[in-house]
Amino acid sequence: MTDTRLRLVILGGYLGSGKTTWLRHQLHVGAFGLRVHVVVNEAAEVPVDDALLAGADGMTLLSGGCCCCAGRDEMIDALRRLCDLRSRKSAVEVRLERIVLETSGLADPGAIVAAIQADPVLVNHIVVDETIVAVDALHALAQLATEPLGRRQVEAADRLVLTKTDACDPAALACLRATLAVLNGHATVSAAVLGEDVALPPLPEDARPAALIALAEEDGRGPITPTQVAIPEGMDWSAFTLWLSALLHARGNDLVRVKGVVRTPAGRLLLQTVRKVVQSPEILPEQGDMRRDDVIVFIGRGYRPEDLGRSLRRFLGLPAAAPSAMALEGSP
Ligand SMILES: Nc1nc2c(ncn2[C@@H]2O[C@H](COP(=O)(O)OP(=O)(O)OP(=O)(O)O)[C@@H](O)[C@H]2O)c(=O)[nH]1
Repeated sequence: MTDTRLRLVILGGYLGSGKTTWLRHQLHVGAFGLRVHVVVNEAAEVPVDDALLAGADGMTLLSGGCCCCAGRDEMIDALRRLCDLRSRKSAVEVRLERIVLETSGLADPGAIVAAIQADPVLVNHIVVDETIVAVDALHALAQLATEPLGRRQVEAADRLVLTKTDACDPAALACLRATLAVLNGHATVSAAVLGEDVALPPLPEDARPAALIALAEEDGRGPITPTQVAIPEGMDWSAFTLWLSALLHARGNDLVRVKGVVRTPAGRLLLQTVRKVVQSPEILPEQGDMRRDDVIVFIGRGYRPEDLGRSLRRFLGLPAAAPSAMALEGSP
């Protein structure tokens, strides 16, 4: 008998690894079919990814908690609702065929699969088709060396999509591929540039994996958490850019990810960085939920959340008014 359960694809990968960019393109070219619903989970309460993911049949946003831990119940509820909607449709109606769940960059996809399989309702209605993990060719070797989560994400994958290969040195790419083969020899490996599939060259025979030492789950550095900073009204943009560059220069290794949609004289600007790499500006259309504009989310560790907003205001010569930065509740 054919399995009529709803298919679920889990798309994971470390903070800023290129999940949304990849998914955006794959939806555009119809890689997941037409009747696909996207569920986006972001660690921060001020999400950005939903503004980018047009092209799906529908979208559910789960923000403010990672769905492998703090946001697990919310994810289960959302998936149950989608199953319920689907089962109420008759066989002749257009029924949802697939869900793609883009996890937050702090999620362990393995824990999500386990949660779905342990749910007495979902297990009868959903089958996990594939776990795809985006691997940032520029930063993955450094992440795998120090972050247990990065390793768990790779280990959980059925398919590894190497992103940013356009910006990566060939020798480092070969070393990364050899390292991934050690961590997860079962996953298929492909590459994509800005979401579009590209061919990988044959792996050089002399490619050697990086030596990965065993990592303790708790190494005293504390958890990676999101902090939101409200942009002061009428802010001087050149001063802000200067402040951000200085911050990334000094703390780019602690500050894993920065993103937000900000209003500038040129329009709504998508601002994002991954470690010290700043994306060239992208102007977003004047549509969608714009209530979250002008709040930037900083995701990292090793600083006090309140210091970010304070430092920005001081740099801009503004009084240290009401607290403009706070640690987000429910963050993993
Ligand atoms: N050069 C280059 N940059 C890329 C590529 N894919 C993604 N990026 C950039 O990497 C940054 C992060 O990409 P996203 O797609 O937002 O990453 P993400 O994994 O969804 O991020 P989080 O949801 O915050 O974890 C953006 O600035 C992208 O433009 C690529 O193939 N090449």
